[in-house]
Amino acid sequence: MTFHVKHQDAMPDDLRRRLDAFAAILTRWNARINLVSPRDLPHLWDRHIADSLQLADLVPPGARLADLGSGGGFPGLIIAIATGTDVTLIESDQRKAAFLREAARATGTSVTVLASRIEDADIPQVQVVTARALAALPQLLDWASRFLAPDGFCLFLKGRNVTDELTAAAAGWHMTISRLPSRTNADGTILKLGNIRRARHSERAQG
Ligand SMILES: C[S@@+](CC[C@H](N)C(=O)[O-])C[C@H]1O[C@@H](n2cnc3c(N)ncnc32)[C@H](O)[C@@H]1O
Repeated sequence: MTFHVKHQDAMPDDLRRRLDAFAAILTRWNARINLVSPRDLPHLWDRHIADSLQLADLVPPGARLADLGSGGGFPGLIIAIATGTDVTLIESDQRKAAFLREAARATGTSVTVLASRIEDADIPQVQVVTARALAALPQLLDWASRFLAPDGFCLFLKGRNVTDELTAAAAGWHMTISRLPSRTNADGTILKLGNIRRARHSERAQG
């Protein structure tokens, strides 16, 4: 089988081999479970792998990271493959969690896979929380704030609704916001959010 995977020029051979192994196993499993849209398979590199890889440079060395709703491994498993970061992948779908374990094994990557709902997950604090294509920003912040260390930050890959989502989130949260343009998606933004605190009135509303 041929994978339509376009490689970045300066990618080390070992990383390229491991990402090829990831693409191969995802393509095999995708015949049985919906990890990515079948229409996306020919564009696996651009739409999913490279989109995830652009976060790798933003993760500080030695950080612990939790990826929420990892699905087929985007972005958390790709970051772990590229950086060796200590990553916990939280995914409630048991079959997708099985895929994540198998893909980690096949690519020689050490990760923790938690086959659990985010709401039920109990993990040590992390410095970075990532998520992509999971939920609107207020919900993501609610989930991420349970896991984040005080000096931690979130990296969320967002689409064209990012401004509306930031407006909605501002009603319940204080945070520092960096909006970085996606290198892989013309409509995409990488949101880097730090100093995340619930707004006081929102604490009262929560009881
Ligand atoms: C649309 S997919 C996105 C997957 C991946 N992040 C990506 O970008 O391709 C959302 C994933 O989040 C998982 N998910 C949704 N709600 C969840 C929850 N409350 N706890 C854990 N996983 C959840 C779903 O099973 C699904 O695999």
